[in-house]
Amino acid sequence: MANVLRNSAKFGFSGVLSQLSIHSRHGRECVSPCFSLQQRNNSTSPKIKVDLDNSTGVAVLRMQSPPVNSLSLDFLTEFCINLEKLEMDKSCRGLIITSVSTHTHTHTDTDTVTQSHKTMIHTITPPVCVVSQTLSKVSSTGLDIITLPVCVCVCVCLVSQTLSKVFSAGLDIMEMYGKSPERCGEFWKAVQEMWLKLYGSNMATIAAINGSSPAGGCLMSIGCDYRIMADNPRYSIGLNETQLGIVAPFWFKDTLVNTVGNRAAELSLELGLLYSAPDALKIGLVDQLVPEDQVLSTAQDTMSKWLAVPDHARQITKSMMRKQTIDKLLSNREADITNFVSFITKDSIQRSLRMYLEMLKSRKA
Ligand SMILES: CC/C=C\C/C=C\C/C=C\CCC/C=C/C(=O)SCCNC(=O)CCNC(=O)[C@H](O)C(C)(C)COP(=O)(O)OP(=O)(O)OC[C@H]1O[C@@H](n2cnc3c(N)ncnc32)[C@H](O)[C@@H]1OP(=O)(O)O
Repeated sequence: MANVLRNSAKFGFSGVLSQLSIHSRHGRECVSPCFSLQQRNNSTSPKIKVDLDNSTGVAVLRMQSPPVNSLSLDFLTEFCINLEKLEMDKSCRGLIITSVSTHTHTHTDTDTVTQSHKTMIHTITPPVCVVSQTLSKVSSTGLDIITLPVCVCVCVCLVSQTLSKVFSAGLDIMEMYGKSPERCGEFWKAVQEMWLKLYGSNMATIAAINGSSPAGGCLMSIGCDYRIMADNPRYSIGLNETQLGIVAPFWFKDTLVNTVGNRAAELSLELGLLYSAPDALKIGLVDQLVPEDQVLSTAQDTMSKWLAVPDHARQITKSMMRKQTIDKLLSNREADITNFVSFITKDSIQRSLRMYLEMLKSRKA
């Protein structure tokens, strides 16, 4: 243990995990070589926006993947890359995770259309630049050369998409439904990676839960050090997997037990309970409720208290609290993937997922 603590002081929490598990892809070794320490961490990518305030050392990671911030393979990959970049950045000490309630997506498109379609395109978007030209084209027979008037249209359009009031709807069910075993395995590895990176982060982490947070969304929240939830009767949070006919794996369960204790976790998991914000506060699933418009500012105020504690002391303590739980998955990763794949691809489980998806759609209708 003394060794672990010495290493922790030297390498930080993630570093210790890397040291302990050389074969694991978790930790600094798996950083893509294209991310250097010099790289700035203010990035906007399609599904996630990160803003690092260099004066406070606090980054805000906003999930912006409509309609419900579900955790697809792409989303998880992007999430992990962002987390790794922040972890590597010495100036970043704290991370707040939240959801944007609305976002405007700037979309640049280049299209080639025949003259007859030109009017239609113009009515859809205001093109920034329209270049008309003549294009020589081989006909379908391959014998005749025909010339078509074409319009090369470079359009910049603003597409506004609204996220419903969710923090995250959890794992993307479409990643688990009708997919090949290989793809399911790849997906599950990304889910593991997200949790390992977040639960083992050296940064102080706060979930600013400004919407519903079922299943994987709840896992992401309890992977943080502290949770602040909007006091809105429409929002709920919990590990509701059994309601879908699926089972939360041991490391979801362990994280919940570490958060709310054994008895509350037992009730919560077996019944697949989704808690209202006040009930979540009562069992300790979240730490604080605030009016919706104060979720982020409260997270920022709270973060300054966490950052008032010397980093090394906080990190070593966090490591002591979480290491055993993390090591359990690290030493069983492959078996956990195999287990997930064989479970999720069963006909009976696929049927349950289909029924759940239908229920989601019918609820809407
Ligand atoms: C022996 C075995 C031992 C061990 C087990 C081994 C391995 C483990 C095996 C499995 C573990 C899996 C763990 C799974 C974790 C998960 O996270 S599963 C996902 C659970 N999520 C949910 O249940 C949430 C479902 N969604 C909702 O309740 C609501 O959508 C919402 C409250 C989040 C938001 O409500 P609304 O604002 O009303 O939005 P809509 O319901 O209309 O949704 C809009 C749109 O989005 C689609 N959608 C919603 N959630 C998801 C999702 N999670 N994934 C994919 N798609 C989702 C919804 O269908 C709508 O689609 P359209 O109708 O617009 O096409």
